[in-house]
Amino acid sequence: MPGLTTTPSFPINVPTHPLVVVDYLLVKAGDTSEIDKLWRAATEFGFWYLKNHGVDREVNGMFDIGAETLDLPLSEKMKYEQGDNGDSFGYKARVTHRTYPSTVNAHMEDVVTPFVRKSMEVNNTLLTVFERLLGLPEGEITNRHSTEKPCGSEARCIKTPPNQSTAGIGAHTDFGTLTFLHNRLGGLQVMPPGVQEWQYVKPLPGHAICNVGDALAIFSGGILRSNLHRVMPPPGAQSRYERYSVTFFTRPQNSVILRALSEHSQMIAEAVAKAPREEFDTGATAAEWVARRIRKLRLRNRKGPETWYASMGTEHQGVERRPDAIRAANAA
Ligand SMILES: O=C(O)CCC(=O)C(=O)O
Ligand SMILES: [Fe+2]
Repeated sequence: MPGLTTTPSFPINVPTHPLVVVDYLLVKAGDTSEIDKLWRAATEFGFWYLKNHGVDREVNGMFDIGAETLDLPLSEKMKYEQGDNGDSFGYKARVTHRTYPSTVNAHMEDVVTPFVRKSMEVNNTLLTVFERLLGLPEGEITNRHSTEKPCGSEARCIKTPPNQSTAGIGAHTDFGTLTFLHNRLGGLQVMPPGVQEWQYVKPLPGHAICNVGDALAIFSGGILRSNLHRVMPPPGAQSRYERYSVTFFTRPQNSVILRALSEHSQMIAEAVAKAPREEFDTGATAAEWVARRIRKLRLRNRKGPETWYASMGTEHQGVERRPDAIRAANAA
């Protein structure tokens, strides 16, 4: 099994960014100071640890399935290759259908489906809190993510090989709504506000790492922040091991228009009034917008010299003007 028992622990002499720890059970119970902590984390930085989320068994199972699946022969994995058309599902599926390797199907009922269900529940609980604090009518965000219509939400396992010297995933913001991430080895880095350097986020057992994605930043008129992050080789002796991460991305229904929900919240309308007009109106549905970005991510579609933000879709939120993006470019 990749991770905890056989690999060295995160080195003590490597600087890390101490994310705020939010207790999911307290948030769910309506504890005001915990909700306040979540709100501050989501509006100031966009990243936080989440403990007591109750998905540990399924997360462990997903690490096992991920390792088993990504160890399949390439010829087997290529049957599920995601293609260059902007689809995200599959082994990075020709079309957005859902077929899976036998290693995944074998645990669909006992691991994958419960992992997806529970992850959706956790993220929806957090989204309900954000709706209220953003002054939105109940359901205004969560309804845009209900499973009644096709959406872009996705469970994913990523593997990066040992002994690398370059980034596993370059600097980016997540394009979905909320990300529920599980790490065992270090490698994830964030650039906190006011700091001119990348800092590791240390994986803590039982703690998920959550972050706001661009769709939520857009719905909220920028009140909730999607922050840049990247994946580098794990620090110290951990670098000699394969690194796996397991993630659930909550993303909007495909037909949802991606723009600030100003007409439903005074607070959002005021935030949008202060920003250049185009920043929070993509003029696209979530599916169109995501496909645009994934197409840019695919190497085969990249032309000419790359800048660090090429994969982000430069149309997004005037990214080249974002202070965090400028800092990341300078520190790359
Ligand atoms: O592997 C990780 O820790 C983070 C992965 C990530 O940022 C992503 O898949 O968007
Ligand atoms: Fe990410």
